[in-house]
Amino acid sequence: MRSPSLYSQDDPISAAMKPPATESDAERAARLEAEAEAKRISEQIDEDLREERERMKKKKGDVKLLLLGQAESGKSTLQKQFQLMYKPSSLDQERASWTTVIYFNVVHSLKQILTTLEQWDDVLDDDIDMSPADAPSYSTSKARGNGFADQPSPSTSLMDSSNGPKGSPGGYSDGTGSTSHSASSRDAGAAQIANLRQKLAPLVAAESQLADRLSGGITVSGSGKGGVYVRSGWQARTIENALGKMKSRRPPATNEKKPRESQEAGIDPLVQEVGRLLELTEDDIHELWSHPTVKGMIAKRRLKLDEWSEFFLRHISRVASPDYVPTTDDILHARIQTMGVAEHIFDVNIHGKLVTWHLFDVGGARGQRHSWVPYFDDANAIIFVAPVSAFDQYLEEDPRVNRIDDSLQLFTQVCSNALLKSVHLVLFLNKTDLLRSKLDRGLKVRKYITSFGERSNDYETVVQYFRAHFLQVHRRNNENRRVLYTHFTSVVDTKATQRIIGNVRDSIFRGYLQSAALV
Ligand SMILES: Nc1nc2c(ncn2[C@@H]2O[C@H](COP(=O)(O)OP(=O)(O)OP(=O)(O)O)[C@@H](O)[C@H]2O)c(=O)[nH]1
Ligand SMILES: [Mg+2]
Repeated sequence: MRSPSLYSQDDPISAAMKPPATESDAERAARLEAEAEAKRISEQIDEDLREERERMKKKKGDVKLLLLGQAESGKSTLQKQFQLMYKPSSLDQERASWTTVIYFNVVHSLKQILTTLEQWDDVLDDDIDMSPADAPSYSTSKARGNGFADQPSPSTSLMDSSNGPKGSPGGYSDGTGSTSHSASSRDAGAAQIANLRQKLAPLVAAESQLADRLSGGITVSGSGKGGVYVRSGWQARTIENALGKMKSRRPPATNEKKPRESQEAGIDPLVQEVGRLLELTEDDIHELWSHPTVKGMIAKRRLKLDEWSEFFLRHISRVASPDYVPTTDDILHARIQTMGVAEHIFDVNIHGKLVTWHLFDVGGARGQRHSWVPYFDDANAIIFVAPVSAFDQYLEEDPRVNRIDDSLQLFTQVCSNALLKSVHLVLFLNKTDLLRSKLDRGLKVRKYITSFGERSNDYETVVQYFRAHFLQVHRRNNENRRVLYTHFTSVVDTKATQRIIGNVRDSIFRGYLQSAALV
């Protein structure tokens, strides 16, 4: 008797998939073997998924660690450092999907530069006496997004959120120097920029498609500077999406230019195309990035590029090379906004004992913060990340609020939250590298935070001043007399951050042992 087949006689789909009537015995045996193998693989996948779901459930003895802080503070970057330390192979698996993010970061920055230049008619004219009515205003998010954000009046006291913009917008110079151009050199400069704009147009046009690819088409209102929000698991989805597009792609004609070698590796055709455009326009990007008008716009703070924009534009020859694969350092600098809460699981070896850590990386923008609270329940520890370099920056979500003020307000809410009162609390005063370079460039803290007063504008004084404010918030909201562990960090620095993570792990573990002893 023939062994039963998977194909039912009645079901129309099964009927359509029925083997041909002419099937030989050998063919049938091969088919049944393939079916059995497919079934075995499918069951194995189900089993893996069940195990993963089981692992995701926090068990007694697991550590639940939350990364909290405002948008752009460095939470996801810190999460990548945990991943590098405790699950490095998973970062390797995701490496390809970071190419999409980095290309998006580059293309988005180019668009930001070109749009800002356009708003100033492609010239850096120092002689124009701008009246406020003519000047672009920081007060709309559009203007900020286009790089016009000049600083609102300084925050008179930290944590006073009523310190909105009062100063006259535009025309601000922080004394970094400006050059007066003759009319002819000005026109020549504008003509060069117009030419570059034309050459870069196809690349810039790919921005929205790249954004769609990453977000899966979901737009989040208030995305501000035009960044992209992604949900947990976006890496795998980006790759799946890419593979889907690959399958539906026609085979290249024989006389077609051979695409980048990555094609064979199953890379998204869109990413391939952007890669090709980057390769073709590398010199133009160089020229734009080093153009005196662009440099002048940056010096005058008419153009405010984010740190990641500058990082990738500085490394453009590498990023635009045909065989580009993101390095770990590139992945640490890449920027993508977290939507909701993403859980990551690591097995952490603590002095010979393997403990499962559940790390929750949250979206820090104001519109995302409501999703944090369900995760407060049974949390063991929090790392609160506050970017101290942000003293001259204002919230994307509300340009009246200085970002240090926002961090302090958020920290107050965390310290005073009843659900978190026994949680082990760690504070990362982050982006110290950027703070150092801003101070070295001559940015004055008191211009943005008047309560800083006449203190010396050196790095040590500034970081201690900010630290004192966070400590004060903690002291005032510390019913349980818990300890606050503070670290000055630059979480893009792998060596230093991994040392600090080791330190944090040990201090969490001590608390964990103490609480376990009490149970
Ligand atoms: N130079 C420097 N860049 C940093 C540092 N920390 C983070 N960054 C960069 O800042 C950007 C924002 O960091 P993220 O980790 O994405 O910020 P986030 O807190 O997760 O932001 P949301 O997901 O929007 O809440 C990224 O481009 C990082 O590379 C730092 O210490 N120094
Ligand atoms: Mg994030």
